[in-house]
Amino acid sequence: MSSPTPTPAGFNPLFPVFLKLEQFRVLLVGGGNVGLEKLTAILRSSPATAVTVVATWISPALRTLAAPYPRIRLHERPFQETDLENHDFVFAATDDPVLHRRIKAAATARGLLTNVADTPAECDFYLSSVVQKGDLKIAISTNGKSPTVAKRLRAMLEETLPDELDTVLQQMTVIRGQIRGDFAAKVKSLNAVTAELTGGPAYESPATRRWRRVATGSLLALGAVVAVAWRKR
Ligand SMILES: C[C@@]1(CC(=O)O)c2cc3[nH]c(cc4nc(cc5[nH]c(cc(n2)[C@H]1CCC(=O)O)[C@@](C)(CC(=O)O)[C@@H]5CCC(=O)O)C(CC(=O)O)=C4CCC(=O)O)c(CCC(=O)O)c3CC(=O)O
Ligand SMILES: NC(=O)C1=CN([C@@H]2O[C@H](COP(=O)(O)OP(=O)(O)OC[C@H]3O[C@@H](n4cnc5c(N)ncnc54)[C@H](O)[C@@H]3O)[C@@H](O)[C@H]2O)C=CC1
Repeated sequence: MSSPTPTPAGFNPLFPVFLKLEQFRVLLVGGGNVGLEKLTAILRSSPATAVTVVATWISPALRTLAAPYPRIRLHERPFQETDLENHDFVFAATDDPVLHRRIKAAATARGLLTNVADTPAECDFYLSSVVQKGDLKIAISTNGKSPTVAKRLRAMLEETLPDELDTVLQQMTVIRGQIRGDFAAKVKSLNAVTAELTGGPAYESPATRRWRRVATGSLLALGAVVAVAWRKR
């Protein structure tokens, strides 16, 4: 018998990857608010993805979002298990938890990966908060602990990371193609060229200072005040 893998508390075991989603076929079940959020997230990162949307009702907002994308197909009707055929990923985003369990079971049986809105335990993968600056993309996961903190971190990084980072990436691609020598020599040169980017060992940005201050006290204090006020309502 194999012993369980030790995972200390506060450890996030999710494996981060950057998928070429447009090479897969995505099924989205549900065309309301949550369906719209999922489709928005998919298109923001991977606009060429083929997505089939199946829902008994498809909101005008989702129709408007989908309109410019030729690879999105909309079907206004109830979900049926055969919808899973010829798809690789499925997002269950309806208001029916019983249907979600059915979708998850049928999808797993067929080898599809599933994201079930509002039910982390039923998800094979989670969405992340995504920072984009040209070719640079940073995905943030809190292991489902606080999507709101992920959202705040995204905003912080979007604000503090300079737009010039993309120029740096483009220039590094050129430099990378020009440097000669063996692998170790190349790594050494590229590390030397980029050393200044980290700001040096003692550098702490104003944003880091702000997060440190909040994390060491005021967040818990504020949370307690909010919780008490909420209970009194
Ligand atoms: C597990 C996960 C599975 C998944 O959805 O893939 C999940 C689950 C749940 N979300 C819930 C609520 C909210 N989700 C958001 C926002 C986002 N949620 C996203 C991802 C994830 N959400 C995955 C984990 C990500 C991680 O590891 O952190 C983001 C990052 C990506 C995206 O959705 O595109 C996107 C921010 C994008 C951005 O702006 O950067 C907000 C904030 C807001 O909308 O303003 C709220 C309300 C406030 C709050 O609760 O924090 C609830 C409770 C629902 C209820 O109460 O009924 C559950 C279920 C539960 O926790 O049980
Ligand atoms: N709207 C939000 O921001 C949030 C929603 N939730 C929860 O998430 C769930 C979904 O919420 P919304 O998207 O707002 O609901 P919604 O009512 O806007 O959309 C539900 C969608 O599911 C579809 N649907 C229902 N049964 C179906 C079936 N048999 N086959 C195919 N499609 C079917 C409907 O046609 C509709 O498109 C709900 O359980 C809600 O409580 C939780 C937190 C926030």
